[in-house]
Amino acid sequence: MTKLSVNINKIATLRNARGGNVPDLLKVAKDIETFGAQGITIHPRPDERHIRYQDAYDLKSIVTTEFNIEGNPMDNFTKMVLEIKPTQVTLVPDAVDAITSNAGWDTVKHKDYLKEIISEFKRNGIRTSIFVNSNLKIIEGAAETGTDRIELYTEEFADQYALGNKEAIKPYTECAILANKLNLGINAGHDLSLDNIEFFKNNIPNLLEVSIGHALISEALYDGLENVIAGYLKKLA
Ligand SMILES: CC(=O)[C@@H](O)[C@H](O)COP(=O)(O)O
Ligand SMILES: NCC(=O)COP(=O)(O)O
Repeated sequence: MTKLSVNINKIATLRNARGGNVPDLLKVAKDIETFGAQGITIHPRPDERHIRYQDAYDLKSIVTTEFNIEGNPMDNFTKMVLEIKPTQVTLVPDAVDAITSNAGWDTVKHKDYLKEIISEFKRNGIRTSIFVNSNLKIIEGAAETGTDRIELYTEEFADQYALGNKEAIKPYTECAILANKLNLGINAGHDLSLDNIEFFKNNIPNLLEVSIGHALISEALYDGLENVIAGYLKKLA
């Protein structure tokens, strides 16, 4: 079984549009868990345009499943994660003004930096994952950082799959095989959806967790959160 962690950034985007508390992010997180999702993911960004740092603290006492916080480990992010101690931190090398995540780590170039920050999180009992492109050298580099897991950056797969190019899964499968050999746990995310998730899961040996936000919340506009989450759980079983 692959766990579903729902990224609730878009709920915060909607709430922030009016400056009040509708929709109530904490209630939505609780409901998502009630509907069966096995985790909640947030990706606070430096400008707090969707998830605010305070949301991360408030969610700490609400989330009873896996709590995954994603972001670039700049000083204030690292401080927050060390105070909250979520189940997992996912390190993403985003530029401060990135619209969304658009690249994984260069684990070869940044190996020493990643090693240091990863050991700090692990010393504090937080599982680590690093966001990576599907490249074998990058997976080898990831193993040398000491991270518990990698998160495969799936935008390229999702784009190609939508165009009918199923061959696009190949580099991801090869990376997953190598990651398994190197004892790295495998997560995945970015632009995964009800359309592509089953094919992706079926081609990735030992896929532990997917974090899905943009498509899932968009699909829920038509079918409702409860039905959409049930749909993902069926495909990930
Ligand atoms: C790492 C990743 O792929 C997601 O966390 C994605 O970056 C979501 O962030 P936004 O909701 O800001 O697009
Ligand atoms: N780590 C990926 C994530 O949390 C959600 O990405 P997306 O589904 O919003 O593209």
